Parts: sequence; structure tokens; C-alpha cells
Amino acid sequence: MFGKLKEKLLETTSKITERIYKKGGEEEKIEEKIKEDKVDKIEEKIEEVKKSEKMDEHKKEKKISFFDRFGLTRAIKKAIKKEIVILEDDIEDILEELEIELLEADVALDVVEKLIENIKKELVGRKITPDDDVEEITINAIRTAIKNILSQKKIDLEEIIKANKAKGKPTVIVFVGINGTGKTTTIAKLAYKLKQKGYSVVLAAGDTFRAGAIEQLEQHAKNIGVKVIKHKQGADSAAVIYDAIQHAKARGIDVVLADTAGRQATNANLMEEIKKVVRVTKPDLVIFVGDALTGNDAVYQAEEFNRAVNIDGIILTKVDADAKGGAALSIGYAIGKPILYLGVGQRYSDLVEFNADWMVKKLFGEEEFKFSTEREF
Ligand SMILES: Nc1nc2c(ncn2[C@@H]2O[C@H](COP(=O)(O)OP(=O)(O)OP(=O)(O)O)[C@@H](O)[C@H]2O)c(=O)[nH]1
Repeated sequence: MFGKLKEKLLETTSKITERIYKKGGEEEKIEEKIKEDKVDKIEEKIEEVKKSEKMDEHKKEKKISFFDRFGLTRAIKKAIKKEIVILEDDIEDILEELEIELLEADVALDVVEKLIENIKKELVGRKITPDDDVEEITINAIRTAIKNILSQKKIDLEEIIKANKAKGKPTVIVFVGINGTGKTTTIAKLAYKLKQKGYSVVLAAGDTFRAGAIEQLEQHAKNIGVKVIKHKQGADSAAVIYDAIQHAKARGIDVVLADTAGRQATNANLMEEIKKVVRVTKPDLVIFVGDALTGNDAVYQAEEFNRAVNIDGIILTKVDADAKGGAALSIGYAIGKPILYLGVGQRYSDLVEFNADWMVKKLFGEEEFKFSTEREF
């Protein structure tokens, strides 16, 4: 996941670290630490020795220093000899390289520029002393820069559902996006997740355009055990979704998940139709479904759909197959809306909640993500 992005960010971290060592004069220091699991035992023994009357002070000191040595780890840590201040010139060439590599990893240009600006803000003018851990400083600077890009105002879907439930209203979510991004599949995955959390769900077969879309949604609904409200192919999409909402109200169903036909953001008529669907159905959320494999195209489409119907949130699909990672880093920042979930495979359970910390941990290799190649649909 995010392979190329991860590789380039970690490369940049080590290049900047090496540059700082070079500027500050590199030396090796022995760093002694008490092993975590030995701290309590040593402290107990030291207390015993301090309390014992029989032993003279000199022997007590020797005994205590023995215990100190007992649990020590010695690590050879690199450090700089003299205090330095990082200047823009020190890292300019490294950041220029990173800029090109991020663009190659499908990161949108304005996101690349913002990220470089963030890294400079974190590092340029930063004083580093011989006691500092240079690598830690560099990694934290880049992590903070990334996290800033990923932090959009979060949507708490369950909070919205519970608030509507309290008012006896269903929560209506309309899914939009271009053809083949995974809207229908993602609706099924979200229905599966919400059902697992104990919510009742009904699907609206609002993709009345593509041949087979209604049947595809019906098959998913059958697999998951939820109902679908449908009309004939070619029927008015807004009418189908409207009927699904009435059905949910009549039966006290918690959530309506509405599919719509995939459409090119450049097709003015189809964009007018989706505007009408949103105007008529007044959904609580309009969710853009983008395909991570399409990189910058997904960002462009999200911008166009956002202009047309004001997207509330994003679900990015096929992240399991995305070797680059640029779309996941760019899409939320590009339209200022949060990514709610990532599609990470072809099982109903392959929909993971997204947040900035989650992605930063993946990018810096602190957590590996296990994909499944199983298929349920
Ligand atoms: N590997 C992988 N495949 C996915 C994921 N999400 C969807 N797909 C696949 O992408 C293909 C298209 O998914 P659909 O849900 O049919 O796409 P759609 O957006 O409904 O297509 P239209 O109805 O034409 O708009 C299917 O083969 C899905 O199995 C994902 O997270 N990972």
C-alpha cells in the first residue's frame, strides 16, 4: 500500500539526516539505557541495598552500580559534534528531488507544493544540538508535514445516523463518481459494515442507466441480506431514491445507500442529472467514490463533482492495487473534504476507516496492512 510514496519519503528522510550529520560533523556516541523489563527489578534491588544496615556506604555504592550495569543496553548512536542551524540551502536540492518523485507517485501538484512548504516550515531555521536525535527530528518533521495535508474535518457517520435515528429519520447517502470506480461495490461494502454495527440498511438502485447495474446491486443485497428499492432500467434516478427514502421512513430503517450511474465529470447533461438527484433527494451526505489507480484523474474528478454537487466526503477504492499512493495523499486536500473509507479488496469486509494517523503509520512503515486476494463478488 502506497509503496512508491513510502519509499520516496523514507529516502528523503535519510538524505536530510545524512546532510545534517555532514554539516554538524558526525561522531558515534555510546548511549546506555536500562532495558525496559529490568527497570523494576533493579530498582527493587537498589532499595534493598540502601535499606541494609550491615554494609558500609562504600560497599553499598559498589553494589548499586553493579545493579545499574545489570540491565543496561549500550547502543551506538550517531550524533553531530557541534550545534548547527538548518538552512534552506542545506536541503533545497533534496526537496527538489522529492518534488519530482512525488509527482511521479501521482501526487497532485498543489499537494506537492504544500508538502514541500510544510517540510521547510518544520526544518528550516531548526537548531540541532549534539544531544538531539537527528533521525527522529527529520522523521517527525516529514510526518508532521504529511499529517497536515491529510487532516481534513472528519465526518462521524455513526454520529449522523444516531442523530437522525433520534429524530425518526433515515440517513440518506448518495454515491457519485465516474464509471467503474467501484461505487456499486462500495455501497455493498458499506451496507455490510453498517449492518455489522447493528444498523438497518436499504439500498436504492439509482444507477438506472448502465445495463446490469440494478441486477448487480440486487445480487450484492442478496449476499448481504438487505433490501433494494428499484425501478426499471431507464427510470428516473431521483424517483428511485425518493421511493427508497419513503420506504425507509415507513419502516423505520436507519440508512438509505443510493447508487447512481457512473458519469464522466465532463458530461454536462449527466452532471445536470446528478445535480437534480441531489436537489430532489436532499441526502445527508454526498459521497464521491474515486479509484486510487487513476491517480490525478481521481483528484480532477473529485474537484468537478465537488463543484457540481458539493461533495461531503470521499471513499477511495482499489487502494490494495495502488502501488503509488498519490491519490490517497492528494484527494482530500484537493477538495478540502475528508476521506471516510478506503476500499482495500474484493470482499465485503475490505472497507477500512481512514484517518491521518492511520495513513502516516502506513507511510512510515510503523504498521503493515495485510491485504486479502480473496474475492466475494
Ligand atoms: N481490488 C479492488 N477491486 C475493487 C475495489 N472496489 C471495487 N473493485 C472492483 O472494481 C470493479 C468495478 O466495481 P463496480 O462497483 O462495479 O463499479 P461502479 O462504480 O459501480 O461502476 P459503474 O456502475 O459503471 O459506475 C469491480 O470488479 C469491483 O470488484 C477495491 O477496493 N479493490
